[in-house]
This record gives sequence, C-alpha cells and structure tokens, in this order.
Amino acid sequence: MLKQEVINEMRVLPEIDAELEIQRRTQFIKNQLTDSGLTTLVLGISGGIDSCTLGRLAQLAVNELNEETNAAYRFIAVRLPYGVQADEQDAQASIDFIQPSVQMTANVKSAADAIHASAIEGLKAAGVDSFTDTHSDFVLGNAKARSRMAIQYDIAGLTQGLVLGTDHSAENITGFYTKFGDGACDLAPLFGLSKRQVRQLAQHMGAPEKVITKAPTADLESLTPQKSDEDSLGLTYDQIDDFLEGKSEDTVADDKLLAIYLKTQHKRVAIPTVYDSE
Ligand SMILES: Nc1ncnc2c1ncn2[C@@H]1O[C@H](COP(=O)(O)OP(=O)(O)OC[C@H]2O[C@@H]([n+]3cccc(C(=O)O)c3)[C@H](O)[C@@H]2O)[C@@H](O)[C@H]1O
Ligand SMILES: Nc1ncnc2c1ncn2[C@@H]1O[C@H](COP(=O)(O)OP(=O)(O)OP(=O)(O)O)[C@@H](O)[C@H]1O
Ligand SMILES: [Mg+2]
Repeated sequence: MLKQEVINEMRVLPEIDAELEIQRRTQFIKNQLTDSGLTTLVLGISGGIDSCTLGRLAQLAVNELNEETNAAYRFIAVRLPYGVQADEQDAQASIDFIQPSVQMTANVKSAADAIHASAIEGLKAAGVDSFTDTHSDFVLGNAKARSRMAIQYDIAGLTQGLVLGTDHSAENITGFYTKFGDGACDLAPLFGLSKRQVRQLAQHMGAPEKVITKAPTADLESLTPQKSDEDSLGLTYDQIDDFLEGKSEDTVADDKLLAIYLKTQHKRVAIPTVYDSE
C-alpha cells in the first residue's frame, strides 16, 4: 500500500536518540568530505531551523577533522539575502550559534532579478506574455533559490568545497523545494529526519530558542514575505511528521500528503531518458 511504501522510503524512525543522530550525521559529513578529497563545506544560512541545525553539524564535523588530522578543513556559512531580509536577526543568531570557520554574504537580488527579467523580456518579445503578477512573483521566488544554488556552487568551486543541502524527510515527501535550487546539493545529511526531529537535534545542541520555535518559511515570494510553509502546503508539520513517524490516523491529511507526494515525484527521481519507458 502506497502509504507504507512512502513511509519506508522516507526512512524516519518513530523515536530518535538526538545525541546518536548528531554523532551519526556528523560522521557522515566527515566521511563525505574526506572521501571527496576536498577541504571545505558550504551552506547558506537563512535564519530558519534547518540551516541552523545543519550549519552546526557541519562546523562540528570540521572541528573534529581538524583535531584528528593536520589538514585545515573549514565550513563557510553563507548569508544569501534577497535585498534586505526581514528576519536577518535570526540568521545572525544562527551564525553566532554555529561559530563557522568563515562567514560571508552574497546578495542574490541582482542575479535573481536579472535571470527573471531576461526570461520575461525574451518571452514578451516572442509574443508570449500571458502571466499574472502573482505567477511571475512565484517564479521569481524559484529564481532566488536557483541563484542561491549557483552562488554556493561558485563558492565551492573557488574553495575546493562541497555544497550541503538541508533537505529532510518532511521536505522531501512534499517536494517543497525548488528543483535544482535548494534541492541541488552534494550531500543531504538531514534526510531521514522529520521536522520535529530536526528541532530535537537543534535543541540538544543548544540552538537559539527563537530559531527553534519560529514558523518555517521559504520566504521566496516578494508579494507575501515570510509566508509560512504550512499556509503554502495546506498541511501542518505535525501532520506531516505524524505520517512520517507512522503515527497518523488522520486519513484526510494522509491522502492530501500522498497527492502532494505523487505530484512532486519528478523531483525525487533520476532525470528520465528513453530507456525508462521501454
Ligand atoms: N511531471 C513533471 N515531470 C517532470 N518535470 C516536471 C513535472 N512537473 C513540473 N516539472 C518541472 O519542474 C518545474 C517546477 O518545479 P520548481 O521549479 O521546483 O517549482 P514549483 O515546484 O512549482 O515551486 C517550488 C515550491 O517549493 C517551495 N520552496 C522552494 C524553495 C525552498 C522552499 C523552502 O521551504 O525553503 C520551498 C516554493 O515555495 C514552491 O511552492 C517545472 O517548471 C518543470 O520544469
Ligand atoms: N536568505 C537565505 N540566506 C541563505 N541561505 C538561504 C536563504 N534562504 C534559503 N536558504 C538556503 O535554502 C535552504 C532551504 O530553505 P528552508 O526554508 O527549507 O530551510 P530553513 O530556512 O533553514 O528552515 P525553515 O524550513 O524552518 O525555514 C536553507 O536551509 C538555506 O540553506
Ligand atoms: Mg526557511
């Protein structure tokens, strides 16, 4: 039955030992970095709980590697605002908590605006112009996420780095990320955790309370700044987490979630070729 198949695919345990998950995922990051022969980890720090948690795990990983070897591993925490960000203080609180080897800022506004304006201009010149302001703003939101991805890969290229991704199972199951934007990365150390389990790890490591308890937001749409993920999805993270942890008895929410899962399946599979349909 689909529900159980999806639960199995998402790998979430009903209960976790936070300390063990921290050690296991830190070790995974260390292994990926040493196996790659590279020296640097790169991650955008938004002010949300996912990047706060993974940023700290990344810093723990490089701290341990530097204690164990003579090499100089580092974590670069990247602020990637689009113009001025409303929850900038939360991003700064995350950085204070993470204590990254390096912190830097790259504003994505000019890159994202240029990509979107070029597309609109070209389409209009070709006589295709039937999109509303709301639709255009939504698509620009995805250009922001893809600009963040491009900048992080630029930084990784310049610094012998790997790009980390914050995708966890509550995000993976909903496909609630931009394809080849924040969905693109070299490793996804939070996969297998529900949203409340990500918060559990953050709490255990001593992350700032205001970041742990804040409402998750993609914050991509300029017309609706700081819109909550739950409003966008029409589901609460408690409903998604209960499903993932095998605890949901809410068949209406389960069906809604499964419909979202099926609709976003193209984001989770390898790029199709002719051989997939033969
Ligand atoms: N059936 C199909 N088979 C193969 N490809 C398919 C497809 N349907 C769409 N596509 C392709 O995928 C594209 C749509 O995907 P995509 O560009 O991702 O766009 P889309 O899924 O429409 O939007 C991304 C959603 O993720 C949310 N998001 C994004 C980033 C971060 C976060 C966050 O929580 O922080 C949330 C965002 O708010 C929005 O609701 C289409 O333009 C098309 O190219
Ligand atoms: N303004 C930003 N600055 C830097 N990185 C960003 C920014 N916005 C998004 N990102 C990157 O994209 C990722 C996906 O965003 P997402 O909103 O899912 O995670 P989050 O903000 O860390 O946590 P939450 O989902 O609770 O808001 C972030 O974890 C971060 O790495
Ligand atoms: Mg966010």
